[in-house]
Amino acid sequence: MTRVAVNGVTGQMGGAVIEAATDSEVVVGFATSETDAVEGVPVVDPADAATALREYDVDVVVDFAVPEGALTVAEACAETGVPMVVGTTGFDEDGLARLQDASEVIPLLKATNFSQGIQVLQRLVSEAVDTLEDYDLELMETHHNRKVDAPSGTATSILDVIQEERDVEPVYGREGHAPREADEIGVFARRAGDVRGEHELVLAGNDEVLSLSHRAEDRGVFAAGALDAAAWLVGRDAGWYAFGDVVDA
Ligand SMILES: NC(=O)C1=CN([C@@H]2O[C@H](COP(=O)(O)OP(=O)(O)OC[C@H]3O[C@@H](n4cnc5c(N)ncnc54)[C@H](OP(=O)(O)O)[C@@H]3O)[C@@H](O)[C@H]2O)C=CC1
Ligand SMILES: O=C(O)C1=N[C@H](C(=O)O)C[C@H](O)C1
Repeated sequence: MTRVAVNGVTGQMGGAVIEAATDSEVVVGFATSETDAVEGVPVVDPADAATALREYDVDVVVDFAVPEGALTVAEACAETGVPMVVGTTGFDEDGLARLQDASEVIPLLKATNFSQGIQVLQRLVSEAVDTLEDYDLELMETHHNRKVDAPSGTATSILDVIQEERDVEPVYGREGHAPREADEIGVFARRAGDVRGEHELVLAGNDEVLSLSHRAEDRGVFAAGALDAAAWLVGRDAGWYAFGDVVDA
C-alpha cells in the first residue's frame, strides 16, 4: 500500500483524505495546532516534516493546507526526495516559484481542483470561448463560509484557460457606475453555508445565453482525485505535473 502523509490533516480536506484512503495508508499528518492524532493518524508540526517523512517512510505527500504550510512541506519533500501532490490554493507568484523550485528535484503535481468534472469543464470552456468569440463572459463561484482565498483556485484556473483563447480583463465584482467593457470578464466569489464548490461560466450574445457549470457535492470527490494523483505520481521523474495527466492516463 502507498504510504501517504497528509498536510493540513486537521482540516476539512485532511479529514476527507483520511476517509477516502482505502487503497493507501495515511501514516502521518502535518498541522500546526497542538493535536497528537486525528483518526489515529499521528500529527507532526510541519517544521519537523523532513524528519517525519524519513521516520514514517512516506511514499508521497497529499497537501490541503495553507500556502505557507504547503511551501514548508514542499521544501521538506525536496530535501528528502518525497513526491508531493499540492491541492492548496491561493499561492502568490513567489509561492508558485518556490513550488517550481521543488519540482526541479521531486515529482510535484499541483491542481486547484481534483474533480474529473472540472477537468472536462475546462476543456468545454476552451472550446466555447474559442467558438463564441464575441460573446460576453462572466465567471461565478460559490463556496462555504470558511474559505479564505478568493476567487477560488478553480475560478483562477478557468480564467487562465479563457485567457489562452481571448484577451479579456478580469473585473472582480462591480459597484456603482460601472458600465461593462467589451473586453472584460466579471469574476464573482460568493461565500455561504457549507457549499462544497460551485463554478459557472456564462457566455451571452446573439440573443442566447450558454451556461457551463459544475457543482461538487462532497469533499470526497477532491480527496479521491488527490489520492489517485498520489498513486500515479510515485515513481515518476522530477518535474511539474497536472491532474489532467492523471485523468488522461
Ligand atoms: N485542489 C482541490 O481540489 C481542493 C483544494 N482545496 C484547498 O485546500 C486548502 C484547505 O482547505 P480546507 O481543508 O477546506 O481548509 P481548512 O481550513 O479546513 O484546513 C486547513 C488545514 O491547514 C492546516 N494548517 C494551517 N497552517 C498550516 C501550516 N503552516 N502548515 C501546515 N498546515 C497548516 C490547518 O491546521 P492547523 O490550524 O492545525 O495548522 C488545517 O488542517 C485550501 O487552500 C482549499 O482551497 C480544498 C478542496 C479541494
Ligand atoms: O476551499 C474549498 O473548499 C475548495 N477549494 C478549491 C478552489 O479554491 O478552487 C477547490 C474546490 O472548489 C473547493
